[in-house]
Amino acid sequence: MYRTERRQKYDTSGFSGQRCLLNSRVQRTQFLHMGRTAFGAHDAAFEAAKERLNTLKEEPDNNVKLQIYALFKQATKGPCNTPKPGAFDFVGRAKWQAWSGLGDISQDEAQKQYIDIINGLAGEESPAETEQAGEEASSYKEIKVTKENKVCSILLNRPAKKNAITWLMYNEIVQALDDASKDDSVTVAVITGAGDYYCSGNDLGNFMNIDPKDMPKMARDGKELLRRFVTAFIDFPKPLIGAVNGPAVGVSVTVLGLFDAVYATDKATFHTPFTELGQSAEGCSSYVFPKLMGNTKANEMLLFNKKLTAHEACERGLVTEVLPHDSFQKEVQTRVEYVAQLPPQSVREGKKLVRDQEREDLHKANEKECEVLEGRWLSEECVRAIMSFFTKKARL
Ligand SMILES: CCCCCC/C=C/C(=O)SCCNC(=O)CCNC(=O)[C@H](O)C(C)(C)COP(=O)(O)OP(=O)(O)OC[C@H]1O[C@@H](n2cnc3c(N)ncnc32)[C@H](O)[C@@H]1OP(=O)(O)O
Repeated sequence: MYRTERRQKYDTSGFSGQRCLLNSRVQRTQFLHMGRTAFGAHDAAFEAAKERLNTLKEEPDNNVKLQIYALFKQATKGPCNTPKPGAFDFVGRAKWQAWSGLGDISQDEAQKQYIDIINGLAGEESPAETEQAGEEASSYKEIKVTKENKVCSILLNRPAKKNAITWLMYNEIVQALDDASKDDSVTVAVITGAGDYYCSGNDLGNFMNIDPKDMPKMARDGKELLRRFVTAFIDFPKPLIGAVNGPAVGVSVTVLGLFDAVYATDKATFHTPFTELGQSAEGCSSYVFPKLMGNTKANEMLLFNKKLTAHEACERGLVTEVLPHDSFQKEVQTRVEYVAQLPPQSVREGKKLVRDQEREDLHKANEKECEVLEGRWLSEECVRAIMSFFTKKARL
């Protein structure tokens, strides 16, 4: 049912759509050389990431190459300071657009995103960064978990895929939250995304290449996995903070209603395109969102697919505070460090008082949502919507 040829990754015919291909040998050499000549970049992790760039087993796709190029320029030169290339200089124009698209994010922030993307592509952490990260580097594949100064940081780490959540990543997040809840050295957990996205929600590839006769089993397994995933957020006993560093989609938005604080950069957006995908609400949002923002505002998101800006999400109570993009990491760090040093038992008992008021209702909502979704995933509407996502990609 979901059989569809994954589109040809990138054609090499040259400029296509908004994607520009660094497809000549010269351009590729320039691209790789660029990684070696940062000007004044001092951060060891940045240096390590530059070195890693040249050891990647698989060349990144063009979108990611442009992102790496832009972040490198921003990290070493600051905001784009060159004139826009001429209309026929396709490659120069695409690179200029990628760089100028970063606006005025700080060199530090650009360095951090550069490191995250490259280490995400390399699939492991640079030794320098592991050291810097503190006591424990993650032993996970699609998230990065570090614990330092009582803070457990969970980084969604598939930047090349906008941190879309695979079956494996669902399980890893459940595992990381369970581990953080039992670790007495941890008093607060934070979830954020690598690269320019917070998370693009469920990986639509989860439903691909499944034999029609196995679909009912896929739907049953997906229902059970989703139920466990959302339960982990409902029952997490310590403060859980979301650091929404960029656009958030689908289930990564709905579970935010189960967090204790959500900080968003002013570049973040919040989108739950469920009915466009032939699907339905999850993450307890069918219960939490009407309580947070009223029925009509909740329906605007969950039924009518309205994408919210960070400020709109804050006005509706889904986001605690919107912070400037270029100081986002620092600002969130200050807030998290304050929470981390509070008397942990007092904080946990305070959280339990609030959560116990509606814990039962949340579990009921979760069960109901998972049941409905099991049926949705087998529906023609859902199949068609997911197929068209990948078919559209194939056309680009
Ligand atoms: C246990 C099961 C539980 C299921 C729970 C129910 C959950 C429901 C949801 O979460 S519904 C929401 C699902 N998410 C989406 O519909 C988003 C789909 N993605 C997009 O619309 C776009 O990718 C984008 C707007 C997020 C970003 O667009 P753009 O900036 O143009 O980047 P690209 O599209 O080129 O993305 C780069 C790269 O990543 C791949 N990708 C991005 N998001 C997803 C995704 N959700 N699933 C699979 N793949 C994704 C995209 O295909 C590109 O890959 P490529 O380079 O083409 O190989």
